[in-house]
Amino acid sequence: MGKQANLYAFPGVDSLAVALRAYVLACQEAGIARHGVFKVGVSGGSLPKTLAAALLADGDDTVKWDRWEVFFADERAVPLDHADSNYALLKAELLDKLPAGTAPPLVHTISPEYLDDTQELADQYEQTLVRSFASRDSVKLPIFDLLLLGCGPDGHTCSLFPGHELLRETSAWVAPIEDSPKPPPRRITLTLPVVRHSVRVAFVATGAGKQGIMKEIFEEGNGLPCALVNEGTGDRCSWFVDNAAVEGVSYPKRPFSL
Ligand SMILES: O=C(O)[C@H](O)[C@@H](O)[C@H](O)[C@H](O)COP(=O)(O)O
Repeated sequence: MGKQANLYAFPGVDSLAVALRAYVLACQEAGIARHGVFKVGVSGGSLPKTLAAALLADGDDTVKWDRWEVFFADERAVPLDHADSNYALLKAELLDKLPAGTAPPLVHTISPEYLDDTQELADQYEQTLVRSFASRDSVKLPIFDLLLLGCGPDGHTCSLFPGHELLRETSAWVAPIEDSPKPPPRRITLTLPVVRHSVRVAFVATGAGKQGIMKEIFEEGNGLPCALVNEGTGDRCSWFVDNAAVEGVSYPKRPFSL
């Protein structure tokens, strides 16, 4: 791999959010130019809140919400109004806060009628992707315009956990997991090949609590899910972090530019 993941470090979440906005809007414009819409996948955790800080701010540039198709990079097998639902989190943090009168994005949630069977839940979500990204016969893997991901303290991303057999999945686009070490245990997740196939991948990781794992991801890799994404995407991958998260991490930090 010639080119490496971009690591952008900011003094705090406010300056991080300004850069993240510029980055997401550039991806939006590229997606719209490519196929008329912006296909973006988002995680749970702290990401929706940071995303809201970035996208709900005033700016001269425009978020074209009605051109967005939003997918979940991972989702918990719970009802859509459950406290653990990533959809409920995104709704509370971002979707419900769009300015009045905004034409909303198209949001692809899981189908709650399949909650009892995580394999079926994953298969149905994969069909949602198939319908949006054209038929599976003609498309080997869906190509997201952007995946916005978090990084867990153990190096997991989406619901792809270190050492888990799911990391070896090669054919499914969406897979179930019944034994997530981070609660709740039952979830679905995009698989590693899909994550690595995205046009761009952006990680957001903040706080001193991430320092140890950032060091391991960027200095050693160790087969951690976040490192596997870095290795598979090269400079299509960008990390938006605060200084606290990367203090002492030996890896070149770049000044942010588009
Ligand atoms: O559903 C989930 O649990 C998330 O999608 C998960 O992958 C998250 O992004 C990371 O755990 C980072 O979480 P923080 O941003 O809260 O550290």
